[in-house]
Amino acid sequence: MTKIVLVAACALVDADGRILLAQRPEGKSMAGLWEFPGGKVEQGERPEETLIRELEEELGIEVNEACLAPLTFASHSYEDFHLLMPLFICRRWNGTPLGKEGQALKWVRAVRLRDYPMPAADEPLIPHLLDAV
Ligand SMILES: Nc1nc2c([nH]c(=O)n2[C@H]2C[C@H](O)[C@@H](COP(=O)(O)OP(=O)(O)OP(=O)(O)O)O2)c(=O)[nH]1
Repeated sequence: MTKIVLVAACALVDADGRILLAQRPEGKSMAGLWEFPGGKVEQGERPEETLIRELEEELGIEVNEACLAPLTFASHSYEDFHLLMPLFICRRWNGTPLGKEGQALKWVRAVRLRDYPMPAADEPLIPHLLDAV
């Protein structure tokens, strides 16, 4: 039976319309690929709560739930699980994003997103970002 993994992710967009990508660190699955910050939705959490928690843990920024807007979602079968990943967009936060877990960060224009190798689930999200920013 397919295991569905629910992950909440966020496109942080700065004042110049650039999007923040984070590089998955060595030792994790899909190491080296560039992803939207976020993580697995834990038991009892809403996706918005997951993001507020993950953005603080991973990047050290504070996000208000009212600033998280649903954009689209990914539904993608990997070999050992099916990923269901709502993607939110956020243009306002407090603090400056830093790779608190040692991950590299990059602000990328939407038209340049394809220059950064991403997990397979993310590719269909790119046209939505091109429309949004
Ligand atoms: N945050 C995030 N995760 C993504 C994206 N695209 C994508 O396929 N994923 C996958 C990678 C992971 O399998 C999962 C997120 O898990 P995670 O980052 O919270 O936890 P993890 O690295 O410990 O996961 P894992 O090693 O157990 O696979 O979603 C994305 O754009 N952002």
